[in-house]
Amino acid sequence: MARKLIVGNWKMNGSLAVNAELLDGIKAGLSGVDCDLAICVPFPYLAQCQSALEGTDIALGAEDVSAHAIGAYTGQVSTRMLLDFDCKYVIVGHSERREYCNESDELVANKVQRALAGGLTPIVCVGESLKEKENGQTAEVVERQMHAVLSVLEEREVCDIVVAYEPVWAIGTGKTPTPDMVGDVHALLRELMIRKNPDAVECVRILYGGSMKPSNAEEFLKMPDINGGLIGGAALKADDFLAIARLASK
Ligand SMILES: O=C[C@H](O)COP(=O)(O)O
Repeated sequence: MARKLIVGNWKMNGSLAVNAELLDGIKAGLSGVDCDLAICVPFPYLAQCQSALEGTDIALGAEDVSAHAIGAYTGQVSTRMLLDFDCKYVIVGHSERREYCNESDELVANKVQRALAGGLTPIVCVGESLKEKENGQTAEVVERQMHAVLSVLEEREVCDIVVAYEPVWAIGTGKTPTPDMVGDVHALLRELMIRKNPDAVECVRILYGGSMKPSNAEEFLKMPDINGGLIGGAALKADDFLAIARLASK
C-alpha cells in the first residue's frame, strides 16, 4: 500500500501574514514526518505557497478547478493556471462546493476529467449529509457520487485519483463517525474502484475527512482501508497539522 497522504484544506481562511507564519511553522517542524504531505490553498495564495514550499517535499494544491480548458469563463481557474504554480493536487467536489455552488455529480465528474487531462491529481470528495445518514442512505449516496466519476474515467485513470470520504455532518462539527463506520465506507469505495480497475486494490488512496485532529487521528489512520486524511480546521495550526502527519508516519 502506498504511503499515507495528509492534505490540509485551508478553505477560505488565511492572509499573507497569517499564511507566512503557518508555512514557517510547518517547515520548521517536519522532523518525524514520513508520509506524503500536501496543502490545498485559496487561489490568491498559490504564489506565496509555491515560493514558501520550494525545496520541501510538501506538495501544493488548489481547492477547485474549472471543468473548461480555457476561454470566456469569468472567475474560473484552469488546470494550466494551476500548473503555473506547480500544483500537484486539486480538490474536486468538496461538499461545500456541492452545497454552496450547486455542483452536481456530473460537473464534479467533468472537473475530475479536466484535472486528469491537465496533469493534476484530483482529490475527489464524496460523503453523505446528516439527513441521508439518518435515512440509512450513506452507501447509496457515496456509491452514486463515486459512480458518476468512475463512469467518465478510463480504466487506467482509476489509479490517478485520490478519493476523500467526508461525511458532511462531520465537517467542522467536532462529530466523527467511528473508525469502523469509515472503514466500511472506504471498503465500499475501494470495491467500486476495483470493479473498474483491479489494480485499485493497491494503487488508490482513500482519505478520511471530517473533524480529524491530533486527539482522534490515530484511531482512523491505523485502519487498513484509511490511507490518510483531508484536514480542515486542524490544518490551520502548524502543530496540529504536523501532529497528524506524524501519526500518519507510524
Ligand atoms: O476538507 C476538509 C474537510 O472538509 C474537513 O474539515 P474539518 O477538518 O474542519 O472538519
